[in-house]
Amino acid sequence: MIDVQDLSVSFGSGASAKQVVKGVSFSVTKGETLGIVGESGCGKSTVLRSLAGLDRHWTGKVSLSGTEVDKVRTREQMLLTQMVFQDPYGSIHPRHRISRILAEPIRAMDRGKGWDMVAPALEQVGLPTAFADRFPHQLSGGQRQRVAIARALMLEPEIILLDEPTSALDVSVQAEVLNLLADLKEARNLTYVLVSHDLSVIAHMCDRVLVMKAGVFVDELTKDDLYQGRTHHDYSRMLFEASAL
Ligand SMILES: Nc1ncnc2c1ncn2[C@@H]1O[C@H](COP(=O)(O)OP(=O)(O)OP(=O)(O)O)[C@@H](O)[C@H]1O
Repeated sequence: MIDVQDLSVSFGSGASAKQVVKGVSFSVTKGETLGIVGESGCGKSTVLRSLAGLDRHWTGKVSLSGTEVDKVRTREQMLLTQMVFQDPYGSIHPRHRISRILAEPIRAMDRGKGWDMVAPALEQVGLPTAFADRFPHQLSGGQRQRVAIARALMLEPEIILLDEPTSALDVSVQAEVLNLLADLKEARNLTYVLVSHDLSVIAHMCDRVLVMKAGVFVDELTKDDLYQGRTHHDYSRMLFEASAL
């Protein structure tokens, strides 16, 4: 579903140029959840943003669903991926009603008005349909993230890119949102790439994990490795010991 070869991302130019991602290659099969972990600033979000088409500073080869994509995506290619961000309050419009927030992607793609899809979209993320008339500030953080997930699903993407989707939420609702994501993946045969600094989130969700350090992947761990606490690199061992998984 995703194939990335020699992806590099640099910001700035000339003497101030900074290479943030340094020639990484990886692939993700359909239905898989790939995790990316690593310390703050190592380049995890930059990899996701390049996959999402939000960042155009990259070089290399990116293929999504068997098609090589360019920095500027065609309409069909844009429909393949959606991103869910850490902060649901920042990623949904604060002064629009939930109905408009959910219908917007449909309208933006000229796929009709989208209003009739609002109620089923709320239901599939476990929210009451009456929430359609509310504003984001009238929802809890967990409910807002459910709306952000519902909006990401409106155009039926095959790939969801999750950037720290639960780290802004109360611990008590984190598991609920993760379970919702797992259920939606199962029901819709989605493919996930999940960025998190929280190894318990990664262990719960991912089939495979790439450990990133300073713009490169230094380790790759299977679900079994995660459960057995098995690592192949000192840096991943350090991460795991620090998180006391
Ligand atoms: N648009 C940009 N312009 C300049 N530098 C950027 C830009 N986006 C990211 N960076 C820099 O690239 C580096 C990697 O950022 P990135 O957000 O990918 O890290 P991260 O691993 O996701 O960290 P975090 O977990 O803190 O979000 C950081 O040093 C950041 O300051």
